Amino acid sequence: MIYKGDNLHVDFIEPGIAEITFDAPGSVNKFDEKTLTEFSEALDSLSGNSDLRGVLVRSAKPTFIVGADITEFLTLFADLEKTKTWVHKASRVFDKLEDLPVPSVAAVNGFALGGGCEAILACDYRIADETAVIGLPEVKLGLIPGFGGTVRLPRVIGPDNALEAITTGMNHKPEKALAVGLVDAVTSSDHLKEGALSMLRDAIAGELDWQAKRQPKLEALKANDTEKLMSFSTAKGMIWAKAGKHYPSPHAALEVVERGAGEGREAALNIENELFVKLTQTDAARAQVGIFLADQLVKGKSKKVAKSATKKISRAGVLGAGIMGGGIAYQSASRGVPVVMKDIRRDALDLGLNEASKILGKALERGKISQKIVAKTLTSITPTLNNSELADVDIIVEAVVENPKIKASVLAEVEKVVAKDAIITSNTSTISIDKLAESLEDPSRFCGMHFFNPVHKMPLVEIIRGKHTSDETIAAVTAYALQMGKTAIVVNDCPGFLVNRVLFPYFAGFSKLLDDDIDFTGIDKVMEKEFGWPMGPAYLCDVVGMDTADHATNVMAEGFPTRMARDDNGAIAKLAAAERYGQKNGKGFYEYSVDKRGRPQKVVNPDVYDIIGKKSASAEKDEIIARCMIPMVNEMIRCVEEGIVDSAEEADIALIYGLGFPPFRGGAFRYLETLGLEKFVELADKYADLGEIYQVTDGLREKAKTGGTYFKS
Ligand SMILES: NC(=O)c1ccc[n+]([C@@H]2O[C@H](COP(=O)([O-])OP(=O)(O)OC[C@H]3O[C@@H](n4cnc5c(N)ncnc54)[C@H](O)[C@@H]3O)[C@@H](O)[C@H]2O)c1
Repeated sequence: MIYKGDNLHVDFIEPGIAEITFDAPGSVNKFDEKTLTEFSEALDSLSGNSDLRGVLVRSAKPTFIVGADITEFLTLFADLEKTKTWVHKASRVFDKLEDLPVPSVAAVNGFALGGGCEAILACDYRIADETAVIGLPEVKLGLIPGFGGTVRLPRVIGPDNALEAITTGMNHKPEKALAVGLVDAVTSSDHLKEGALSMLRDAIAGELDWQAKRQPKLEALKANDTEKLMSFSTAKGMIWAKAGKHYPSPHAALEVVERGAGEGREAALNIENELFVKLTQTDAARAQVGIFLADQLVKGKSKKVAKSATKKISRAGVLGAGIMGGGIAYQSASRGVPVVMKDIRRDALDLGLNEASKILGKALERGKISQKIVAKTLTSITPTLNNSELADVDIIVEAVVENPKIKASVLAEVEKVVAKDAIITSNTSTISIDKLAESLEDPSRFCGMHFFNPVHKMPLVEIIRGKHTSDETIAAVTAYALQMGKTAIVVNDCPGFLVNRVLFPYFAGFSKLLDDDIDFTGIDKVMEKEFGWPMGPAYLCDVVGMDTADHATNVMAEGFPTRMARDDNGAIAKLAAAERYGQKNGKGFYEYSVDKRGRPQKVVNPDVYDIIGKKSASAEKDEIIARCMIPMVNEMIRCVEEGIVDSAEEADIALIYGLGFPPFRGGAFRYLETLGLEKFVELADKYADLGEIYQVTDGLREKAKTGGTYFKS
């Protein structure tokens, strides 16, 4: 034994060959502060050893090293000086590995991400097994690699491949890693250690020129000026097209690689350190790290709930083969839970199946699935017009039209058909779960299971607990949502639940801007380009459907009569009355068609102004943002204060996964904290006369005064 720490150890495994083994307690290895310290001490213990001829780096776990410990980030980044010292010191530990006077080989299994990837880049050779997943995903956290990744990767795989990898955060599976030169060989898991040792012995014997392999990593990037110019200008174009102006990290990644290209390792590392630290102080990094941590919290919580389920869902029944029913049936079948899909119309069943075929066809075309999977998924969906075929399902997901009376009778009917212990859920978007539960004899087995459109793409499922819903029902439905590959968030019942409850005040804020004669195209432009929503409120109304939005407005008005009263003269009501339903019938705020090449077109036809009135006023972008967003944030605060959702973290994830809230803003609560609670209250007070949706709660006022936060972690 040469070195023994809690998270890694170093041993001579044969004469002259030392093995650094990462083996932290727990399920994975990561570069937390302690591991970095031990790594540094382990390398120090090797550097003066005169018996040393070669070093093997590997993991004793099913996965190599998953990266830095992100749970340490937000506290660390709050202290600028500490962050500077940390990143400078940590990055130099990797130099110690690279500077060993003997050859080094990394044996890579499972994830080698972030710091894990940077550790293998500091070795002279890399060999991977077929489970390896290698990459530098830091941009997804609003950061760049901080342990030399931006310096070593371009020198190992060339600037084009490196820039693509670093600015997108993509993962490399073994074949891709081998093709770009990120690893030198790929082998089976059984032979990984032996393969790495054999490579190391060859290097020690001089059959592999490890010094020549190492040298380029210590010097300026080997590429002529024209090559560099081409690489950097292509990357610049791609970054602007993909990331735009709201995400600083891909731009910083390019800057680091470009500025460091003419430098040796030390100077290039200093540039990386400088930009890494700069990014740690951005709102985007705080938001994106916050999302990562909140996502972990949500996933951990739902896994725990799902584990407690005693009822296993092996077969499901979906009622309604429309947009949602068809999507839910596809998703369930594609994740291995066969489905009986029931409708009252044969043509609806055909449409539902067609939708599933289309999604599968696209995946087949892209080479993501085989013909066998296509056939298996389609045969797992049994269309039917008869309730009797639902007799042996474990769960029902009701997705018929959003009409409380129809839903009540459909639910009562199906309860008579299914087994006594079968679970019954509704995909209603707004109708109270407690109200629907009144139609059932056993409301304890009933809850909401709210999917988002399109089901196969949107990651969120809101699970709505009614006052009679049992814990077992929640556990089994959570397990089913996870089986379907979704992120599940459990909320308590109220009109609109969580996501739609906060969406409608946002639409109301938008309507009030229209009432003030502000043009909807200008509002959409600001909310998309400046705030960062994937679609502005007018466009979103068209996608949701004006009839659906109008109908939901009634439900919300009934639930919250003073705050969300219906406005019959509002643009949404007028467009719905004029049967301009949005994308579903080609006309809403905008008009929809396809161009000559079959690409979707969205245009403004001045006809719309005959219905909603000519809008000729304009407003500053800050005012548009404030008037749309304050009602959403205020409603979200009410949801947390009333216990509709357990935490601000879950609320933020629900908005990001359910509505596409801009990730660089991190969710409604992160946005509130970034603005500052005091500043938000001040801003909301300015608009308080516009109505209750602008008026802040006493809880927020108090927190703003005392410097409190809504986040628990
Ligand atoms: N469309 C969305 O974006 C969206 C998103 C989330 C939730 N939802 C909710 O999902 C539900 C369905 O919405 P949709 O958009 O899929 O509607 P849809 O109109 O596309 O489909 C409804 C289907 O239900 C069928 N149906 C009607 N009565 C039935 C009965 N008695 N038994 C079986 N089938 C019956 C209809 O024939 C139709 O095929 C609604 O509650 C809606 O609020 C919709």
